[in-house]
Amino acid sequence: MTDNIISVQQLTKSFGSHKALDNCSFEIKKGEIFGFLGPSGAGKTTTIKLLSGQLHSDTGQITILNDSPFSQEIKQKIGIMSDNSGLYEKMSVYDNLVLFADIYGVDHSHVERVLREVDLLDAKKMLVSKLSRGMRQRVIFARTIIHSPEILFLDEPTANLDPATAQEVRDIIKLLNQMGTTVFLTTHNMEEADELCHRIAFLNHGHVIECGKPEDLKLKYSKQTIELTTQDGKRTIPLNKEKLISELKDIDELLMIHSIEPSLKEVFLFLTEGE
Ligand SMILES: Nc1ncnc2c1ncn2[C@@H]1O[C@H](COP(=O)(O)OP(=O)(O)OP(=O)(O)O)[C@@H](O)[C@H]1O
Repeated sequence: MTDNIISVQQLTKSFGSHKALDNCSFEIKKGEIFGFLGPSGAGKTTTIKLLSGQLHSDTGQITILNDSPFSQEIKQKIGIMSDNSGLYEKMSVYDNLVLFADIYGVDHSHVERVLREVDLLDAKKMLVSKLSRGMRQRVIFARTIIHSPEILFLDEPTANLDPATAQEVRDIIKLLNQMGTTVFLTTHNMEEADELCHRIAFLNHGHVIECGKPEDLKLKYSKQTIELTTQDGKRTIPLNKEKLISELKDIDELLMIHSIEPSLKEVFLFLTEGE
């Protein structure tokens, strides 16, 4: 018995002669926020389309909620948020969501529930065309979760948002995850991935080049150095007990000491260097 909610084995997908995904494998556990990171064109959106049954792979295997991505039941169990289109501008927030509730065949009482979850209850009568960018993004979220999906696919949900709105979106993602939703998140923003994700996979040229918890990856690729700040300035030494003790003997007044760990961005750049 496995607690994997998604399992992807040796997935390959080509468009003409271009291999968008090349022997791509990874697994996602129930309750995780799983970050799928990589440069433009790495194959992130293609992966979401394959996992959500919008596209067929050439080879490889996908199991999602113990089922195939193409099963009819799966459509009710997943939510996909890919861009900000698809809202009816001349309808109210509430009526937009009623429409999507009807599409999924869920009771209209769910509209109030999702509006509360994304903190839009007070704006339910507003026309979508009058909403701020942040509010609009929250309506899109509400639409994506109207049928209480078990898995959410979020394709760059904070792209092109101002920092405050992006933080609002991240807070909603955290809330939904705390309520039990598994999240598959693509982003170019490594700091966002570090803040949100339990595990991340780095995708490059269509395959996963590294996967793990952000803190484990940073530790794994750390240069194992520490920085000492004294009144004379900073000095960097190897992370080694004997070296530290001998260095400290030399120092009159120590102001600060900390280990230097790379950011996720630095880990990614290191891994893709020369490729
Ligand atoms: N329908 C398609 N027809 C032809 N080529 C495609 C198609 N969809 C994707 N591709 C190509 O496959 C590669 C992967 O695209 P994909 O959109 O999955 O990348 P991505 O990692 O999501 O990029 P971005 O971060 O820019 O959204 C790209 O080279 C893209 O041009």
